[in-house]
Amino acid sequence: MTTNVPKHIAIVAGTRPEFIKLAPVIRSLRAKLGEARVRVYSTGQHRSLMDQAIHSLHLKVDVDFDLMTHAQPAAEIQRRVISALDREFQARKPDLVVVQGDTISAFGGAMAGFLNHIPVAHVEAGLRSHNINNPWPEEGLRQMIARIASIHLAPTPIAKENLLQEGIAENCIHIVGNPGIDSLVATQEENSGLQRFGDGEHFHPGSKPFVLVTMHRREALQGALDAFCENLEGTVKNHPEIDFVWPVHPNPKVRETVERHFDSALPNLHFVEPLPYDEMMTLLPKARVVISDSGGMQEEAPYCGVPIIVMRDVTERPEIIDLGLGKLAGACGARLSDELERTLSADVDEPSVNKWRDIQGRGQAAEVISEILIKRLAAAEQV
Ligand SMILES: CC(=O)N[C@H]1[C@@H](OP(=O)(O)OP(=O)(O)OC[C@H]2O[C@@H](n3ccc(=O)[nH]c3=O)[C@H](O)[C@@H]2O)O[C@H](CO)[C@@H](O)[C@@H]1O
Repeated sequence: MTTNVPKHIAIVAGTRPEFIKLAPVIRSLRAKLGEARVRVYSTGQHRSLMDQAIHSLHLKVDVDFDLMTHAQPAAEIQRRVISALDREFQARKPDLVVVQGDTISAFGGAMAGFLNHIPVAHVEAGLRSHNINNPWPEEGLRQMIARIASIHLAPTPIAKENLLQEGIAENCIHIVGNPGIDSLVATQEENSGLQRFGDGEHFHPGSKPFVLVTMHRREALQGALDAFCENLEGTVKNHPEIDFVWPVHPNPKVRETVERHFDSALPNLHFVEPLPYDEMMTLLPKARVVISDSGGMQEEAPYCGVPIIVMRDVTERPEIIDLGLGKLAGACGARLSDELERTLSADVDEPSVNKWRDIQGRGQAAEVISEILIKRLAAAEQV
């Protein structure tokens, strides 16, 4: 049956990395379908960082549920995300719901779609650490989204293989690359002239090489972040010839731990506020090494030819380890010092960087994804 209501897509996100990775998909869909047929919902799960990314990416959000509360328990925010989207989907009846990654917002969008009999497309499907508690809650949320999604947009062949192992039908899986890299490429083209980074206390890269640090994972807040700070302090003191710049995540527990450890200043360790995404993408390629527990940084740093020391015990991006572009140093940073020495003394292998660029889709992922979604919408139009 064909109706007169135009078929439309609902896109749900709520955190900085989701908007970074969905922005090029939203742009491509809006260019092809028109604004009215692509409705972007923000849950507001992580207010300040999300707003910063939306601003850097010049993105228009249609509905902002603004659900963030102070010290929100995961179960409570999950309940509120599902309820808000459920009401919206019942009223508007989108024909396809798109979510990205592994956040509470992504799972909430997928669940609300599923409960309203709306097909769900999952961007970044199939990333697995194979450890349900690490990253927590993300690994569990990704696996649960895979169970209820019907279009699985896997970034890499390994991600596809993970989905096949879990019994997802092959004809529902598409290898599409990483749209986060589309954002990186576009943002770097737009902002090549930036020279200083951060609000207030800013960092201005000088003649010294510098190491870029980010840390924020929830599971690290159980004690690993304390140990990491200890290990980082020793490493920073051993390398006066290198600057270390750390944009500190706004999570109060992260800030409290960092402030407690670094109560007296080290001349070559610079703390700055979280960097706007455009500044981050301009600073990143100038870094000598990245030290981070972030998922996105594991994709972006190697793409820019910058080696990364991953402050985790496991990663869902094994390709960067296999290619020699990343090293796992443990969440506590037990191997940080050794890995940094090794990384500083080696040249980055250009063929490996090029392989990673190919795997990530070289900035073309959003076009591939939007074509798949539009075909699915057209099929719904025939019903
Ligand atoms: C390990 C893991 O499970 N990570 C998941 C997590 O994100 P992830 O761990 O990537 O989340 P982060 O908060 O680290 O965000 C990373 C993004 O923020 C940018 N940045 C970082 C610091 C800063 O000061 N300024 C700035 O712009 C980075 O360049 C990157 O693009 O949710 C994402 C969204 O579903 C998923 O894709 C990731 O798989």
